[in-house]
Amino acid sequence: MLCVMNFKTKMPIKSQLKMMKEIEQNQFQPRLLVAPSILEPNHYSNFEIVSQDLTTKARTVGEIPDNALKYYGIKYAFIGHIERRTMLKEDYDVINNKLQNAIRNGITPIITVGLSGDQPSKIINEFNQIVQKVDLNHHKIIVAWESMASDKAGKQMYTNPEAKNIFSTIRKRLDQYNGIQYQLLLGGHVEADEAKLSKEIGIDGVLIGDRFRTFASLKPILDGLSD
Ligand SMILES: O=C[C@H](O)COP(=O)(O)O
Repeated sequence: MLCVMNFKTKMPIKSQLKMMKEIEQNQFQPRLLVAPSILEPNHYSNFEIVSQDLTTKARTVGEIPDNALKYYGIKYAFIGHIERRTMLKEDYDVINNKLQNAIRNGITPIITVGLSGDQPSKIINEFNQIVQKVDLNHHKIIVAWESMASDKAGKQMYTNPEAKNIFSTIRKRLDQYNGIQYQLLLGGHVEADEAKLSKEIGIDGVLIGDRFRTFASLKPILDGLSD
């Protein structure tokens, strides 16, 4: 099972570094990926670093370059994270260009969907607008469905069968690519129960934000993903 933890800009960098050091001193079963808000060399022993973003193919300013990811040994990047779409108005064409950049540099994209609501058809439409004509055959990708309603309410706002149905629709869409390797994550105010739910519905794990700032608070999530 997989847990992706995404620190956000309101979490002080000192706390992020402290949390990463603390994680390294502990043992746990699921694979853990951590996205700090500034790039960090991918040199930790029991988790991997994720970039919160990646620039487009163009020459830009203030964005994270693909060569920086290579320099730091980082193999994963969020592409068009939901909060970049809502707060920074990043549009589908920009996200698609970033996705092309990830694919051509061998970076595994982490795509988040759910902004358009919880209806499977709307989620697939969102995914299609992000991916457009990018060839995902024989590539690796992580797709997280984030329940925006749960995020807002601070509790699970979907039924277990609804979540299962959403992921089975996403799976069907991804299965259209040949040789694709994908992992599916549940996001949107995930707590330990939702971590267990991700196992029950046969997906790969969870995406969580910066609500867990000590290893002790993260542990129930990791335990929920363990055998
Ligand atoms: O990137 C993380 C997701 O936006 C989930 O954040 P959250 O656990 O605070 O809902």
